[in-house]
Amino acid sequence: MAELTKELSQVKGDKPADPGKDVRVHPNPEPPGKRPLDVPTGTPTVIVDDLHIVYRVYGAASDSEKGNAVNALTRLLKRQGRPQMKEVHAVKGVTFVAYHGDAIGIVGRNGSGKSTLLRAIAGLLPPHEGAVYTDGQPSLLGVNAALMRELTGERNIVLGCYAMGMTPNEVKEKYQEIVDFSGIDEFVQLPMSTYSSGMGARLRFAISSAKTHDVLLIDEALATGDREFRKKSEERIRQIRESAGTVFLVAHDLRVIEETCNRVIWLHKGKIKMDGDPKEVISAYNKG
Ligand SMILES: Nc1ncnc2c1ncn2[C@@H]1O[C@H](COP(=O)(O)OP(=O)(O)OP(=O)(O)O)[C@@H](O)[C@H]1O
Repeated sequence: MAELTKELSQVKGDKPADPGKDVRVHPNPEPPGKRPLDVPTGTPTVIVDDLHIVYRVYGAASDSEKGNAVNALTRLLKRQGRPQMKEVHAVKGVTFVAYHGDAIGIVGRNGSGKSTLLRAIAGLLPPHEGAVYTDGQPSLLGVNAALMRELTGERNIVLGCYAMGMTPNEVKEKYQEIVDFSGIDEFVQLPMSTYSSGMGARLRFAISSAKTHDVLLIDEALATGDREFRKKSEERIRQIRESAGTVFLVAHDLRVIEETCNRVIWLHKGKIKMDGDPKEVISAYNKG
């Protein structure tokens, strides 16, 4: 594992991975050709090693410290500062390895740390402890292609593609495909502020998935589309996997996860409760 982690780029971390640590590895893939899509190719793309993410909320006061005149005066007399910082330990020692060709669904109740984990893999949140190593650039859907409400769909497509590193020729080639995939039709000429939330989400997905990603992180984007769009998105995710990318998908709709993913991680209160076959994990999650 130590050699493996050395080869991959470390996204962020206070301390390097402990080579002696027992890192959970997804079961060894079968030989290629047996189950081409359900089996990853065996090369790790993301290693999450004993990851802890802590949010610091400044000025967060407990009920007894809440801002009223009496409390403010008491603090003044006791020469105390503002109410103290509060820490939210959102991800607590998560460890796993993702491979080329993996589509990993992340399930868990509200507040279990799913979005936080995706943001940490994308390198947007620094680990408090532990580390994330990635092979290639992870792209978090909707952030890397941050769209601007006051600009038309057309301008957003062009800017979003440039933001993902496409050349002007690639943008020209992809433009119509993105419009068609998103299904926003003539709305492409209007500012995004006139779009429904579903239309906005579809356009974001169409832009972000127009490029081949090494690691694509999708947070709930498919939930807003209708049935037809969901089918198209699932097909697009299959293509990304076929081109040996890795997809992470957070969705509350467990059907989407079961139909799209070859592996599911169940997060509970910031920790991995289960990691494995989608049917088994979802069945346990539904019971638990
Ligand atoms: N910016 C933030 N500042 C402070 N605490 C946060 C912040 N974002 C999330 N949290 C807290 O971190 C924990 C995990 O939140 P997170 O959004 O990752 O959960 P989730 O599983 O994605 O939830 P949901 O299913 O509701 O989207 C929660 O306790 C949440 O309140």
